[in-house]
Amino acid sequence: MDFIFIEELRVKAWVGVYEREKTGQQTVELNLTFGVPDAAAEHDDIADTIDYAVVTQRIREELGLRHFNLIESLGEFVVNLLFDEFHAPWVKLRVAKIGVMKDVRRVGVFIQRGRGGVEPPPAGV
Ligand SMILES: Nc1nc2c(c(=O)[nH]1)N=C([C@H](O)[C@@H](O)CO)CN2
Repeated sequence: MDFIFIEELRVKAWVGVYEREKTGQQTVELNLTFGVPDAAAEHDDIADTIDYAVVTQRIREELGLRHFNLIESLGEFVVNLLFDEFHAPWVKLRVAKIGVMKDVRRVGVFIQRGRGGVEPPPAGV
């Protein structure tokens, strides 16, 4: 398995438990790594892999459509999008709100999961 990474992707999202967070979008920052078949590199064909441009576009579209109370729920949604729509075998996601708490630059959630029992890669990925 090879891994595609997308770093510091900033997306407008509806997320938060407070009233002001239900009436206005805020920027979340995503760091995403997902598995892709080795065949992509062998055949040099975009059709054999997961197109990271399409992934970022779909995340933007979907996060603009719905509200999540918890950053955990938003994170689970993105991981399931990668599994269900792109058939990624394995996903690591870190998603953060920026500057929402005094003296904290970022706060968020980290999720690492394999689809249907796929084993995680060795440490360091
Ligand atoms: N575990 C969580 N705690 C909190 C969340 C959250 O999503 N998960 N969210 C909030 C508020 O929305 C906060 O981020 C607003 O500044 C508080 N705690």
